[in-house]
Amino acid sequence: MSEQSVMDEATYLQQYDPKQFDSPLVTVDAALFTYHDGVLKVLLVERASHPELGKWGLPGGFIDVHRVADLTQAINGVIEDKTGITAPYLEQLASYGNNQRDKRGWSVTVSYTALMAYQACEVRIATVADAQWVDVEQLPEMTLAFDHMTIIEAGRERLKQKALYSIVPAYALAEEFTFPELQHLHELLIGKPLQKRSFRRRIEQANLLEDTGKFRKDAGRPAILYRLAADAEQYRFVRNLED
Ligand SMILES: Nc1ncnc2c1ncn2[C@@H]1O[C@H](COP(=O)(O)OP(=O)(O)OC[C@H]2O[C@@H](O)[C@H](O)[C@@H]2O)[C@@H](O)[C@H]1O
Repeated sequence: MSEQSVMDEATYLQQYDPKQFDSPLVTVDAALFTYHDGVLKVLLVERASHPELGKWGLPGGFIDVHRVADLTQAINGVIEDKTGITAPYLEQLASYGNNQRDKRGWSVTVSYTALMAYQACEVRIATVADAQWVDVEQLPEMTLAFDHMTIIEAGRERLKQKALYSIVPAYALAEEFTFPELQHLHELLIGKPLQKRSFRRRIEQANLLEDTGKFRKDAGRPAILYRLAADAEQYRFVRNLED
């Protein structure tokens, strides 16, 4: 029997010193998307400290073990501190860990993603120079910090699947929205134009929207304003909306 197995757990824990072992840096990052001014946008911050000073990247940060009890608290705190945004919903996207992604050392980041209705953002702390919702079309011209482009691409792929099989993209719109807005957002996420009539028919047949009785007058004819029906986000189309 080893020496460790003869001592009781309380004694073992008293002697255990996690600082004896080198451990990776652990951070969280968020890829938040919204639909605003007719385009798909992702929330970015301009870094005001090393490493990657001056580059734009996702809102992310270290886990302050004295402040938060779990990963969800960590990511929500980071988003609020760095951008002033309260994320109404978040889902875990993927974990990235290796000895390359952060120059400070072996690093693991747990990434989160969400589609959310537009909220204005603001800088709250000194480690961030600016916070902006950036049109995803501008990303190819930018060099983002760390592996944040990879995280954004994974987020977009997740959203594409949601846009193909569900009405979840409506969460990126205001509470009341028009059919053309919903279709345009689906098209941006899927990356292809969709047939107007068939898109509308599929959504109407599934009873996913409620007519608010109100209209919005844009350029053309007044468009009916809808809101999501109860539990609409649970619905999955058997055939994807591209068909
Ligand atoms: N190893 C560490 N552990 C905990 N806190 C740390 C550590 N190193 C630095 N800090 C604290 O965190 C602050 C760094 O700022 P943050 O905004 O929390 O982190 P940032 O530099 O943006 O790093 C997070 C970013 O690193 C990437 O790997 C990751 O993708 C994420 O976006 C420092 O001022 C310091 O107080």
